[in-house]
Amino acid sequence: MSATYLEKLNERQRRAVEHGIGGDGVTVGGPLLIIAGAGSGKTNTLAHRVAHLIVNGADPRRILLMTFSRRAAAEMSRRVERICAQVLGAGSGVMTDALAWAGTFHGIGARLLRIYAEQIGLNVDFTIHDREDSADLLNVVRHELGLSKTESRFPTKGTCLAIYSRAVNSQTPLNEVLRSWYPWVSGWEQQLKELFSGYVEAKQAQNVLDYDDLLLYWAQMVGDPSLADDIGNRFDHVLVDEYQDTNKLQSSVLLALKPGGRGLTVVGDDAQAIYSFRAATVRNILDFPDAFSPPADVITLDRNYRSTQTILAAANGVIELARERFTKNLWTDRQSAVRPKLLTVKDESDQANYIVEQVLANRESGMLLKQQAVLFRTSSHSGPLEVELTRRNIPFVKFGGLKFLDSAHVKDLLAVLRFAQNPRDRVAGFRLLQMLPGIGPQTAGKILDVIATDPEPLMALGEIPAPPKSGPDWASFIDLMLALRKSDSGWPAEIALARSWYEPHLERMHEDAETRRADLLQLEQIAAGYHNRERFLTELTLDPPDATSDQAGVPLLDEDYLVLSTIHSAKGQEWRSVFMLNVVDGCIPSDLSTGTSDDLEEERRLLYVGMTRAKDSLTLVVPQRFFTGGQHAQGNRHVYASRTRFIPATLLQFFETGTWPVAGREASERSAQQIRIDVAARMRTMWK
Ligand SMILES: Nc1ncnc2c1ncn2[C@@H]1O[C@H](COP(=O)(O)OP(=O)(O)OP(=O)(O)O)[C@@H](O)[C@H]1O
Repeated sequence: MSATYLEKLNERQRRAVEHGIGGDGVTVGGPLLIIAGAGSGKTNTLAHRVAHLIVNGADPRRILLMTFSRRAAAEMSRRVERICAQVLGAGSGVMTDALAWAGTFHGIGARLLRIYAEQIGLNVDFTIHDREDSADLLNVVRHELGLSKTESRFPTKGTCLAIYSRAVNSQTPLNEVLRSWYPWVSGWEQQLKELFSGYVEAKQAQNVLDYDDLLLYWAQMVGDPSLADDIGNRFDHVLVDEYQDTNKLQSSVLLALKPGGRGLTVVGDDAQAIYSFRAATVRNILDFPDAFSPPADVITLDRNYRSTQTILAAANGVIELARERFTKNLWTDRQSAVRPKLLTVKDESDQANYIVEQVLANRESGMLLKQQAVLFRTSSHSGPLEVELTRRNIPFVKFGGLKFLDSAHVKDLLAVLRFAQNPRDRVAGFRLLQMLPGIGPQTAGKILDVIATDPEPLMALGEIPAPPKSGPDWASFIDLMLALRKSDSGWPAEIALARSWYEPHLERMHEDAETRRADLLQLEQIAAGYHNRERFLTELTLDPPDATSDQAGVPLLDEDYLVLSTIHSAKGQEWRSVFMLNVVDGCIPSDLSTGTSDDLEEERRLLYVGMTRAKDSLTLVVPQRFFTGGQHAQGNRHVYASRTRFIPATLLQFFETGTWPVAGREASERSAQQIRIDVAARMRTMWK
């Protein structure tokens, strides 16, 4: 007999929820792998499992729940709370609040590293570099080693960081990484080694960790059996979501925490693995059962509750052509007579017009904008659509484009706080000092050198005479730093303090200071949700919010808006109606993927992930030609495209195909002629 709150689950979901939990309360069961196809209720099942553990007496403080994003962790906690409230009533809040170990792998890693800092010889005040900071620091080291002046071109800082990151996350020797992924760089192996070892030393001297370090240090830490035991014993239950997108370091951490697999549950879908560019490996999920003896139990969820049968048939068709996979075909009882659309349009501008027209028509018939989404492979693909939406006054929010934290002013304000937190962080210090008038890179570098060796760097900073030309700004800067060091005003008052110091500089440096100020206020609001400065900086660096106010901005929550999202950022979400842009070769698969068969398989899965986000209606749009990137606004370089290779003719039966606008013969002839004799374009290029 199952508890009533489990009655809504299907038989397999319920088995997954109850695994290891007997009638007489909670026991710690053996390892469990839940293979959960798209829309099969993975989030629902995992939330029920956590709630069921708690209801049956598991200690929520001893449950570790790791998700792919912070948003997913928050969503999961909310669901657990709701279920527990149903069962336990008013008293459940105390229990679910105690579910303190829910977060991303990187976030949890950062917390554990602070707890165990002393034991592994790490300074507890470390700050975390995001990708851009890491690339900047790599660049400094690259200069210092003279590698930027080499005769033939040394790889850029971005490439260097990507190589470093891949080697670390996949636990693969450098020469192999170069051979398989960056063959054109293999001549630089020795220099890259030097660079990476300089980079590691610089990070240590400055007391900073980068993203990869959070996993790497954690893996090293649990490489010590007694520490591994100690950390593993903090948790009775470890649950991991989206296991298909974890990398080798993550799986090694997990296996070290729970070597026998007791209390370990992982959930994932190999057909949705889309993060190999971050060194995630689908092998983690494929190999999970046999990592234990006896092997882990496997429960497969293949009933889809999201999409109509016709949408599912098309998605199944696409993924059936994949090479290797665990997941069976999904099934549903949601019948529908309408097949997904595969629609050909002339170009990107028609694509935008079509989507606007459809989105508005859907809204007319009662579907909110929020229930509709437009998905694309790459952030830049939505450009023409964004223009059209703005022109027609249709509110939208874009996910997966420019991150909030990438904008200069937000980085500036964070640099103030980061430097106060860890004055050895040269990237933050360098940025901050140069905000002061009269201080350039050289002076900034010298100041940082002077304070670097002092045990109290901020006190040492206060003793430095004001640099010439910095005027009264220097004194107020020092006041701010000393105030932040003392932390008297508490959190989040400190960020307000930093902002009021920064505002005059913002106005001096930027013409559009007012718009930027709105972002800073938003940042301050976000800051109020964190206990202290350190948690705020850590969490924000690890999982930054999207969008800034000079982009689309996140409208007020009660406003209705259309969602624009990269497929990667659409992971785990669902909408009633989904449109996909540029379903053509070159976009998906992206012409940036290296063309190896692994890469192509991943692009195929991306299309599948996008298609399976749709509940009731799905439209794939195929523009016949589109403009290529990297040219000025009036440029006319374009390419002719063909439908993605992932939908070969054999799959057309699953779609309703058509063109838009439904043009008369005359009109289409005229437009064909326009394409052939593009006089205007010739005129424009005459003077180049
Ligand atoms: N037992 C069930 N009965 C009815 N509806 C369900 C059941 N389980 C899940 N659902 C519904 O199915 C949809 C998909 O669930 P969920 O978001 O948990 O899927 P998912 O497996 O995480 O999907 P994906 O991996 O594709 O992101 C949701 O709308 C959810 O409410």
